[in-house]
Amino acid sequence: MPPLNQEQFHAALDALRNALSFAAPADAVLSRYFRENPKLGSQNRHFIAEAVFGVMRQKFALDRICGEDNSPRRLLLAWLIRGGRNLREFEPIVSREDERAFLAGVKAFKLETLTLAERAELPEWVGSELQASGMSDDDILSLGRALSQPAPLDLRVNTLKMKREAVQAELEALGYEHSPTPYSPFGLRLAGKPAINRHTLFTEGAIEVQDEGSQLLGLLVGPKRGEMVADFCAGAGGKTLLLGMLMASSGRLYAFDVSEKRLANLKPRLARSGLSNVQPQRIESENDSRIKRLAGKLDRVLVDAPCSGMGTLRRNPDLKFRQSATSVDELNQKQTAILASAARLVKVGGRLVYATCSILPRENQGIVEAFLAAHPGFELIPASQVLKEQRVDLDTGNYLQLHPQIHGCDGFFAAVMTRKA
Ligand SMILES: C[S@@+](CC[C@H](N)C(=O)[O-])C[C@H]1O[C@@H](n2cnc3c(N)ncnc32)[C@H](O)[C@@H]1O
Repeated sequence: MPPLNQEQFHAALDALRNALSFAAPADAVLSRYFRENPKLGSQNRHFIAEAVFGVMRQKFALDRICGEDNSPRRLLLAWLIRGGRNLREFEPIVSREDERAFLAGVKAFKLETLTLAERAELPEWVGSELQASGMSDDDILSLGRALSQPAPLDLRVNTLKMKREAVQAELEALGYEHSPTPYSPFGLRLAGKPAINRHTLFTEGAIEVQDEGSQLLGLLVGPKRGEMVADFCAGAGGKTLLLGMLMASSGRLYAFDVSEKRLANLKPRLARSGLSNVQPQRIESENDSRIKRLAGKLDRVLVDAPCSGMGTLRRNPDLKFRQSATSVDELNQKQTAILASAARLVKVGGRLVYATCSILPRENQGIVEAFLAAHPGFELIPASQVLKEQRVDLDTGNYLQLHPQIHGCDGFFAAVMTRKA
């Protein structure tokens, strides 16, 4: 570990203060901080990013460890000393006796005194919901701890432009450490965080950044050439691009979303991808008249629903502090309404897939079970069966349920349904 210095510490503290106001997501706060401080060297930037994300990831435990004074400075000091530094290393930044005593106290703190949720680095309400769903304390701990680790960088190869092996050869030549993803046939996992978006592989559309869980979702939707498909909550189009690729740029793929801004972010990605079968359309709501016109006509509909994002804490640790049991109540209402509306598009014999990047049962099977009870024309197809048909060796039962401590990707959920009448 490089020695601590004042300049670095104070810069990290500045950025951390901004991030802890939760006015914007932590990665946006950092990008702005780096833009406003262009003279920071790469080592300093690295330290600042590690510190901001590190404190966010461990903030529940750090808050308890710090006690009454959990100011950004104290949190940062506590994070540094819990990270394995010794007291002497703090001489350049700590001169007051009370802070030295604080550091010694933090070092000696016994983690066993924390609650289960604090040890798992999850909000209490998340811990309680997981416990109520029957998850064991050990499983909650290992899930929470895995969600508190930094995520690797997963890429999806756009096989319409290049084969996975050819991309691997280029990455090899660049000296990037990588391996094929364990389950997705078009995924690659990179160690570290190389600036891959500056490389021609990215700018020319041969790769996209996409977590492996999302890649598997495309296989669950399983669109075929020439089909009529809708990505109902397309956002910036991560899944749309994948579905378009699986359709070999044929048929018609509607990319709906209520957010103009998100759909605008799809445009450059679409241009890079080379796809010509995608129709982005902003809708007013899930009941937009354009939706009604397509009722009963589509082969496949994906609902990648707005959710708490609790499965993506490795990348967005600040979501722990932005979401609450009440915000999930509101999301539940949206999820129910969107799924019911999107279902109307599916033709008899067609497929409906509901997905979230959440680990909370009430955003996942809770929504699907209620939908199936209210819509007897639909039935569940076991996700394990669909994955087997797609030659993916992964069986998580009726639903696709991915957890970082088991599968190495973000927390993720998907259910596949078919319309029989
Ligand atoms: C989980 S994100 C989708 C991410 C996207 N599928 C991707 O792969 O990048 C959920 C999206 O649902 C959109 N959304 C929210 N309410 C909606 C509604 N009523 N109808 C359609 N989309 C909606 C949000 O704007 C957001 O882009």
